[in-house]
Amino acid sequence: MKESLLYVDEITVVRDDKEILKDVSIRVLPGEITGILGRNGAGKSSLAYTIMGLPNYRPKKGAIYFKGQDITELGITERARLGITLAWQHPARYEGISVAEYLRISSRDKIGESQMEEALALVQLESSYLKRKVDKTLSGGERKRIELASVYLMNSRLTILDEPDSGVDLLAMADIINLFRKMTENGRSVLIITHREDVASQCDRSYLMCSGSIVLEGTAEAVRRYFLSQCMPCPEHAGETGETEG
Ligand SMILES: Nc1ncnc2c1ncn2[C@@H]1O[C@H](COP(=O)(O)OP(=O)(O)OP(=O)(O)O)[C@@H](O)[C@H]1O
Repeated sequence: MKESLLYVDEITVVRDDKEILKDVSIRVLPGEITGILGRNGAGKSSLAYTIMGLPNYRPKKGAIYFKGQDITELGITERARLGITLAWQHPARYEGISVAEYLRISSRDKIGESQMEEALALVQLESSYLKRKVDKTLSGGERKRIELASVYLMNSRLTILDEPDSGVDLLAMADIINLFRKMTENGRSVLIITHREDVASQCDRSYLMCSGSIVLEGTAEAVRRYFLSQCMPCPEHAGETGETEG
């Protein structure tokens, strides 16, 4: 087996006396798209925050390794410097600047207009959007696509995307998966957090989460089949989510 880019080793995270992650272990391999699939409240976002190093998500037990280095005690900024990005954490200070400027700031490397245009094309937006402002005149879907283009330009070793399909239509999902494939070129990796089994099925490998634990690890297809046949809302969350049996 290839050496892991990210190795989460039996972590337990407690918040307000509740174990929101219990002995969770996952591996993300270089050049792969890994999926974390689970219903509402399964602990998916908490896992993303823990990997990113948010202050209230320090593991009580276990360790996190990135490129072989123990990063359990490192803060968000240090982890970001090492090459971990959690998408959709864009600060409001970007509001009002041009799309071109936003993309330029997002990129780790010095980029020109042609790279920005390429990134916009990957999310099916014309280059004329470079002149637009990042503000309320953009539709929710356009904004999401521009955010995806910026995530692409960040060129991170590991990009974590929490529910990447929210706010974009189904047709665009195929484009987004193409974008993720491009993001895994040159050994970079993507970790997708999702409650949709059709999104997880596009990954190279998936994990199924339930009530803060990993209940299954395997090929995306095996996890998808198990999810469809076995998973129903956990009784403790069924009332909150309004979901029906899957
Ligand atoms: N500070 C907290 N105190 C108590 N419980 C918490 C806290 N933060 C999260 N939780 C609980 O931990 C569980 C996991 O939450 P999390 O947001 O990680 O789930 P999720 O799988 O991302 O769900 P969703 O798909 O709905 O976003 C939920 O039951 C949530 O209510």
